[in-house]
Amino acid sequence: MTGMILAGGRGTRMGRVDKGLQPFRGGPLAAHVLQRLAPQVADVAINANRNHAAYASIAVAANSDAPVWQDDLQGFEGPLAGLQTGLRRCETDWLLTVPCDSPFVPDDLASRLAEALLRDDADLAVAVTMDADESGDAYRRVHPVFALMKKSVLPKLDAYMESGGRRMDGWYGAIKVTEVLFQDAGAFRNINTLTDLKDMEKLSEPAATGFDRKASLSAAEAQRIIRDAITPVTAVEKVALRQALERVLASDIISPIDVPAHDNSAMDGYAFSSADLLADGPTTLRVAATVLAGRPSGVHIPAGQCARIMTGGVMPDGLDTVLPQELAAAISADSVTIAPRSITPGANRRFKGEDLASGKPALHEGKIVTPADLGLLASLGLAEVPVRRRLRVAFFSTGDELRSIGETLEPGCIYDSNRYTLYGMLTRLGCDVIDMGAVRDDPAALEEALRTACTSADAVITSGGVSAGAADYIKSIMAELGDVGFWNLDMRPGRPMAFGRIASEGRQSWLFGLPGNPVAAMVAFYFFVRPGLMKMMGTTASHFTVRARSAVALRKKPGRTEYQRGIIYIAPNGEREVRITGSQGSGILRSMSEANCMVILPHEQGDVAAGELVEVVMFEGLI
Ligand SMILES: Nc1nc2c(c(=O)[nH]1)N[C@H]1C(S)=C(S)[C@@H](COP(=O)(O)OP(=O)(O)OC[C@H]3O[C@@H](n4cnc5c(N)ncnc54)[C@H](O)[C@@H]3O)O[C@H]1N2
Ligand code: MOO
Ligand SMILES: [Mg+2]
Repeated sequence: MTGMILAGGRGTRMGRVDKGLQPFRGGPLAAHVLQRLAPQVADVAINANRNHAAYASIAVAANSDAPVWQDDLQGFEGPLAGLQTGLRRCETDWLLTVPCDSPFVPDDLASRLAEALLRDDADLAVAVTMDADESGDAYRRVHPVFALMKKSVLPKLDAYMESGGRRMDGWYGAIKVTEVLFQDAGAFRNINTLTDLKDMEKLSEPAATGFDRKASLSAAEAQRIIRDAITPVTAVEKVALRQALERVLASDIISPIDVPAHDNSAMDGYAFSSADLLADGPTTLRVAATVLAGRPSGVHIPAGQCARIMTGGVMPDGLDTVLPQELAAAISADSVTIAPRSITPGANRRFKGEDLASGKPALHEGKIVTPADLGLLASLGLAEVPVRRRLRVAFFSTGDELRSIGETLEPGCIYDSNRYTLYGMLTRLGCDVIDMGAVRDDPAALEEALRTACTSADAVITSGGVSAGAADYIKSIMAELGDVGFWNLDMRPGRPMAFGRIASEGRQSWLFGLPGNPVAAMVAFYFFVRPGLMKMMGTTASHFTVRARSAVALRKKPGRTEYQRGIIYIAPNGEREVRITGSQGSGILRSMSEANCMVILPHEQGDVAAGELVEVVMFEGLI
């Protein structure tokens, strides 16, 4: 068979660059495809409509004599035009196509498609994978650019194209097609945009991602890798206003109206024109009308007169100032007297649209909806709000020593607490949780749990089994299911951690492997998992940090970030002070429960003297 790389596209979604020539991990994209394709076929060809010299040199660099074929049809008519050209020129009975933007072409693509073509006596064999749609449901995804076909289908293709058809699979009705299911959907990933390209660059190469095995990383580096790797879920749902509380806005909310809708009074009192105030004596104005809130104000107030007005009442035209009634020098049945300099011109007038102007964003995408936001949205009269869908997060604990509540505690065993802290932390974050229980230290059970979690959740969180001494099979199972790095972080507590992507049955999921020690698991959650999940939710993690004096001296080694449990309070001198909650052992959950904050001692920091200022993250807002 001949393998042909489809590189003749216009690269519209990449800003019209020549996709196949884009640099990716040290070489052009098409070179990666060539490298994977060449060993699988007898001949290779490249279908390109520009930069022929560059494509020819890719072939030369790969020691290949692949020719570069230009579409017979002029004008970038799409991949089908490339296919037509390939079928006309190839000298073998079979032609296999692969796109130039899928650098992870499976090694067994040709052999598996060929096997199916023969077995089913088909004209064309096409790759399919199981993918997840926006709502996470699995569907069968056909990849028509990864297809093996007989040269004899050319007349059928010509006929379809002559009738104006240009869809890659639009002519499948005219031939016998067989589908071949590939397990690894990731291998068919294609790169459509320059952002995709950057993401792929980071994600799939352990060295470039830092999902590096046994890598020693600073806390800041690990946070950056997680932040850069994760992208927000795209699915959006409209929910009733009250249901939007704590959810993430999926788009800017543009105000459909002015709030307030009219200039109005901020006080109960008298509205008048400041031009009527006398400079050097009291001003007496006749009350020409009364304006109550909630009524349109059509009244005209003649010069030298005023309106009795209530808070929220619409300002009559031409009036610019409101005197609160308690500031009047004198009030009679039909007039008010204003003492000189008792009011500033323009005072107590609220302007139309001063709260929210029609056509302007009232709230921005990515904001987590607060009670104030609910009120604000209500003031706009909005009954529904677009929010990102909730994340589904599955978690389980690992360890033979773990028992669940209700089970007897045999000697050497402990009750599983991590699933409860995780439940609490994830629920507070607004995730839908899937508690998968405690899993034994058994390879088959672990693999099963990871696969199940992966197919049902956006993210999987495990605890235990990631340390140096841990049974290595946990790591190898995680690594087998995807692209996972095992980190040794320069921090305390929470030194060992795993992060990466796993895939099963065409579904992908982010994996966070937390250390088993209960405090380490919580700290790793707050400072690594939470920012990652929040990015996935479509928002940005923040926490409330203050500076406080350390009540006591703290021992601290430079070269690692320490998160110490603390209690912050106001000292008798009125200043904020923080003390550490005794032993900082990472198994002592009690001290986490007593704490109301964490003292963060940064990477470079050495010992802290009593009275020195330290950075404190408040639990309020974080947990
Ligand atoms: N030789 C070394 N030993 C250890 C190192 C090291 O660098 N060299 N690191 C220590 C640190 S730090 C941590 S943290 C732990 C992390 O270990 P694992 O993630 O492999 O976790 P396990 O060994 O399974 O468990 C550690 C500890 O936590 C208890 N645990 C585990 N799961 C739960 C749970 N769901 N609820 C309550 N308690 C749990 C478990 O019984 C262990 O006592 O490794 C250190 N060792
Ligand atoms: O992760 Mo370990 O302390 O650093 O408990
Ligand atoms: Mg264990």
